[in-house]
Amino acid sequence: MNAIYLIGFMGSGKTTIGTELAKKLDLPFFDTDEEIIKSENRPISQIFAEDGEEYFRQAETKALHSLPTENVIVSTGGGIILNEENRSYMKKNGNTFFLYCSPDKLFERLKDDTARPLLSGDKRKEIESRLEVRLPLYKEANHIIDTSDLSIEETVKKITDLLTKNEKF
Ligand SMILES: Nc1ncnc2c1ncn2[C@@H]1O[C@H](COP(=O)(O)OP(=O)(O)OP(=O)(O)O)[C@@H](O)[C@H]1O
Ligand SMILES: O=C(O)C1=C[C@@H](O)[C@@H](O)[C@H](O)C1
Ligand SMILES: [Mg+2]
Repeated sequence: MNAIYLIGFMGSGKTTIGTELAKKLDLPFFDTDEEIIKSENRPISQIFAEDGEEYFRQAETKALHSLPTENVIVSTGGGIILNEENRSYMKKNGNTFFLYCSPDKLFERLKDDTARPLLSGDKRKEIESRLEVRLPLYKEANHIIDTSDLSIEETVKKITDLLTKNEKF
């Protein structure tokens, strides 16, 4: 099976859902953010503070390209789709699932979070404005799932249902 890539905004549940999906399908799980943290040996907030976003984006592209493209679940960082090369790489090598989540729900989930450097100002505004810019890019995915009112288990089930119907599976 081609890789399954989970894409979506910060807090949409890519890491949470990817972990559960991998358990359910008994497949290895990778997360591009975790790959970067491991190879840089420092947290994402520190990478942004010390080397800036552009450096992080390069590390992110490298991490994506270093992962297996068969029989894996890959959760990505929220901004991975900003790079056109990353979008076409995921399309070519796998099946992309966009986990949509409404700005209100995102805010609810992220209001106390301090690990995401791009949300360090007015969180609600940051979520709304960045989501608006990114939506068309996320929507290039093979599948779009509105997770706003779904539990973690329900989202995992939606993905497995779509996979069984999908010819790439
Ligand atoms: N129904 C739900 N689906 C997914 N996550 C949920 C749900 N309800 C609450 N959460 C919580 O929302 C948070 C989602 O965060 P998660 O780290 O999985 O997002 P992410 O998409 O990986 O973000 P990032 O792009 O920053 O890596 C978790 O703390 C999770 O427990
Ligand atoms: O949406 C984004 O741009 C980001 C999302 C996170 O997963 C991390 O990759 C980082 O905090 C940047
Ligand atoms: Mg994540």
